[in-house]
Amino acid sequence: MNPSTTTPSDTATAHADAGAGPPEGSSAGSALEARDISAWFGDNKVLERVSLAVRSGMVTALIGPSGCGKSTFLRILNRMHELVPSASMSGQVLLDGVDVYGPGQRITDSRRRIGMVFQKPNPFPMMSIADNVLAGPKFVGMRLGRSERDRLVEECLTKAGLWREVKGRLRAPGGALSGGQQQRLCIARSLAIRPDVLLMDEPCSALDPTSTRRIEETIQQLADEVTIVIVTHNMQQAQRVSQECAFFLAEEGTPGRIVEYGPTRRVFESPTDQRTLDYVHGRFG
Ligand SMILES: Nc1ncnc2c1ncn2[C@@H]1O[C@H](COP(=O)(O)OP(=O)(O)OP(=O)(O)O)[C@@H](O)[C@H]1O
Repeated sequence: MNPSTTTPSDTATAHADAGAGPPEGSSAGSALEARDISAWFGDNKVLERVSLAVRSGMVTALIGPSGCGKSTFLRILNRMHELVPSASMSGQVLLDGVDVYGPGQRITDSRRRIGMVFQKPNPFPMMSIADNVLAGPKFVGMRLGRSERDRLVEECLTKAGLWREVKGRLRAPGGALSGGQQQRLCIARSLAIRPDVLLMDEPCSALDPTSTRRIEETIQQLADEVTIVIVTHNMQQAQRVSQECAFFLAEEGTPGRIVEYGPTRRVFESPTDQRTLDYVHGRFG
């Protein structure tokens, strides 16, 4: 669907501009498609038939005011929503065409293919830097020899932009790093399971501007090989790191929906919906 035809009520499917095409050189990662996702906490419906086709090898930003369901949507993509006792959902999440909620699909398989980085850096503080990186593979049952482990630690820390800063102290505890370094360690930990998709929920909101910039560089470098979906409240960040952008909104007690989706530049510079225009210009939210 061309976003110019996307109306506020037309939330059934949101695809980016068909004619826009992926940026040159972006072909890696996996395609992720959410279809008709609705979500509840108890009786409270917080998402209403949200559909979103995330293109592979790109960064997609989810923006919108607080409470409109961005984090819930993100957590549905890798089956974390179901861990909340009162939570329920309907719809499909297709990873390379296969519904991660389909019969026979295991939650561990989804976690292995779809990694997550949280708002607050959460390394294991007493565990060494190297063991933090290896914690993900260990958790999902990957068996690695000593040299494979060493290679994986270096590879993931390099990709996360942290290797040069920590290569001389891999046995130091993860908790001894700065906040920005801890977040890059968490990114390295997520990469160690070799995910196809990396979900990031406001990964810079607890960081200073320098660390934020460093993480943004890391995101841009990673986009060549992993599909990234990032929730951010920072409009400049959305424009700096993403190629595509979805604007979520929950109006007057109604569940969250996608108002508009498309190439980030178009969403920010010439949105089709007045509410998108108002939001990206800081007039509400
Ligand atoms: N564990 C929970 N139990 C009950 N309600 C919840 C829970 N988590 C979120 N909600 C509710 O679901 C709605 C969507 O919340 P969500 O965190 O997904 O929004 P958000 O857009 O990510 O917000 P923010 O930008 O502030 O992080 C909100 O009304 C919130 O109160």
